[in-house]
Amino acid sequence: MAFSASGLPFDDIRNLFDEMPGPDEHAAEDIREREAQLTKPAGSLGQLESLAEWMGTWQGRSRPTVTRPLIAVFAASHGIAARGVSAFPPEVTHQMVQNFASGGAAVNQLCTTYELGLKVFELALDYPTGDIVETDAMDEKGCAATIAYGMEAISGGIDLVGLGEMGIGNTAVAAAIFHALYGGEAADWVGRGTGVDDAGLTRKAEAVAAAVGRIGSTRDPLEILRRLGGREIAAMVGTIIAGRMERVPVIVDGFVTTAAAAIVHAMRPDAIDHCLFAHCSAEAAHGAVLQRLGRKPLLDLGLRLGEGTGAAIAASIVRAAVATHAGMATFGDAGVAEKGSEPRPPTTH
Ligand SMILES: O=C(O)c1ccc[n+]([C@@H]2O[C@H](COP(=O)([O-])O)[C@@H](O)[C@H]2O)c1
Ligand SMILES: Cc1cc2nc[nH]c2cc1C
Repeated sequence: MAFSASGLPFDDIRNLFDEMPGPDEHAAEDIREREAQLTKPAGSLGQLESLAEWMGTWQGRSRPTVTRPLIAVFAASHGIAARGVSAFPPEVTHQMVQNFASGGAAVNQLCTTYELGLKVFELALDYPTGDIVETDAMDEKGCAATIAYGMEAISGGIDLVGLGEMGIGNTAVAAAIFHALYGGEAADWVGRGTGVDDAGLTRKAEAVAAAVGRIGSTRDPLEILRRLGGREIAAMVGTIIAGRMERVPVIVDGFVTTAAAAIVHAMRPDAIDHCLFAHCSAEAAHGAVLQRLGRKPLLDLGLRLGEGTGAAIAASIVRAAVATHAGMATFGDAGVAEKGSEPRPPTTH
């Protein structure tokens, strides 16, 4: 499938939800069958076993692969950052993109360590989205074009994609999305992001409350996305949708990437079944959001960096799961006695 960045109207994006492939139950069955024959006590590889099955189910392969894994990092600028809702100034987004290019960020080290591809997608960094307290982040054409751009991350034969993002102010935007989707109070969804102090946290909750108040009773998830932003979240919505269409499993990183998954989930809950949640971020509300999505994260390492760092670590575990499943000998091949076999009589010379 080729996706044009020239811009799909929202209706075309909605239509994709009717065409999404489902789980490949035959592949899942083959994987469970082989798993039972591998040289280990049944169930002893724990979650590695369920990860191998999940990969095969969504890749549609009895022998899942992780040969071309990619961490896709989306970077965007946010008008709301000018309100002092972050501990860092907005120009850090640009500077960190340069740092990604020169190999100096945390995600670079993880991708090198685990031999993962890394691609950074810049989303009009010089043109921040409007301040969502005052105005919509995007118009429909721009939002749809950004979703289409994110779909491009699924190309070139990659077989696993991890989502990452960079954007000063985007934990406020993600909190606004969760507040709009799930209600409650703004304070339920905001956290300290890059480390705002108490005054910054109060400003952030007020800004999120005002932005969500501005969009009123908007309930359509794509409209919530369009009105609250940001571009990196829209692009990641595109990657999640394209991953599903193209049978490329997706690893969601932390709080901000989960906002993209939450939009897709709100459109159709099972449309994120091909997504793995890498970790529970230390950003305060992430655990509550994961509960809303009914998903248990793989890891809980106290990470709150973004950039796809948690997704990269989770990708290494998925790769371990696929490698054990693919490479291990069966009891029959290796001549290892199975559980409950009669002991062999001692050999006499
Ligand atoms: O996704 C997360 O779990 C996460 C939690 C805290 C911070 N971040 C990163 O920090 C930036 C946003 O923080 P802030 O305080 O500027 O809103 C952005 O670049 C994110 O990648 C990301
Ligand atoms: C330095 C820095 C690195 C980041 N990486 C992702 N978000 C970030 C935010 C800051 C501030």
